[in-house]
Amino acid sequence: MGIIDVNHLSKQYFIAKRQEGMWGAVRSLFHREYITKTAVEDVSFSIEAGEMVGYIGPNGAGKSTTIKMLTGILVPSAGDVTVGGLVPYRERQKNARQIGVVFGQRSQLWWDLPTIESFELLKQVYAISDQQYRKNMDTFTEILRLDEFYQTPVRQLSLGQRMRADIAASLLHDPAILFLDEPTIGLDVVAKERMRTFIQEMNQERGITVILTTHDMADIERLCKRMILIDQGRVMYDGGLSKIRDRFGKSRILIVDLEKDTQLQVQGAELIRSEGNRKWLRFNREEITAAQLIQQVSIQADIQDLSLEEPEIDSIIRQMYEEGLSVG
Ligand SMILES: Nc1ncnc2c1ncn2[C@@H]1O[C@H](COP(=O)(O)OP(=O)(O)OP(=O)(O)O)[C@@H](O)[C@H]1O
Repeated sequence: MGIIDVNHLSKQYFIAKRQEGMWGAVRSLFHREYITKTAVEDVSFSIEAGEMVGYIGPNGAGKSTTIKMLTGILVPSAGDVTVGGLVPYRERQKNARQIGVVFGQRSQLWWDLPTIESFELLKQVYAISDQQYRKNMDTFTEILRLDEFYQTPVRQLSLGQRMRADIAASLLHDPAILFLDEPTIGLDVVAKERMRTFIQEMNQERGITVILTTHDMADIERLCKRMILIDQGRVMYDGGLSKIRDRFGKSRILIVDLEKDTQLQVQGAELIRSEGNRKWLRFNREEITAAQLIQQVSIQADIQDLSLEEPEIDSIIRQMYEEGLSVG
């Protein structure tokens, strides 16, 4: 048993069908027709305490619906879910004590209050002891520099500041599990990196189990050993990043700096970019080795420098979606 166990979980939404015209509207007062939309279908996974897992998929894949069932907001249509031994929708309050949730798109803080007052309110809501509150506030303030905007109303915070405040707020009551939904969305490079470092520290030092939903593959590459990929409500892949890279990331890019600009004629590779003496050659490592390619180039020109690039995980995933491939 993991800290989170999901077994054959499904969720259907029933959407009221609109009837045409006035008579249709009247008729639907008495007789409503519904369309069924399956958002999550037969999803199973288990997450161990202390893991950090990326839960990813394209828009509408069913990520938020899954997270809402894990947090107890939604009741599953079928299947089982337990979080820290609790059934979330049955014990929503108790579950709330053991989880923290951050939605990148909207704040959970009180919009009009100075930021510090939101923290004080949360202290009351969760009945956090003075000692625990002080300890956490000191730590979070030091790492996230919350004191820069203690007195600023949440509505006036920059996005980066708001995210720092939100993640600190979600951890105030020392939850064992943290759900992060797009925690770096819209942040600049520096703020993204700062957020990632903080998440990593909380996972490593406090052993918090983290489930991270993101469209930013750099978040996953930087933070998660494991990812669960879903599409159209179903799990397409559950495992390490390296396995996906091995299976789908067959292309490599050889970058060569030639002594002088030369028109290369290479077999088994495609020239995808050329900037003066520097050339980018894409090849399939199952068809030709880097050594064979370098040999071909070196016959035609003097190589001054070279490097090999691995494909980025997001280009691999895009390819998986485009080709509709499923990994066992
Ligand atoms: N309240 C709802 N009523 C009806 N259908 C819904 C509702 N919420 C979501 N859906 C539908 O269920 C499917 C899954 O949606 P969900 O929000 O879980 O996807 P997601 O993976 O979180 O997408 P995104 O990355 O865009 O946030 C979508 O087709 C969506 O339109």
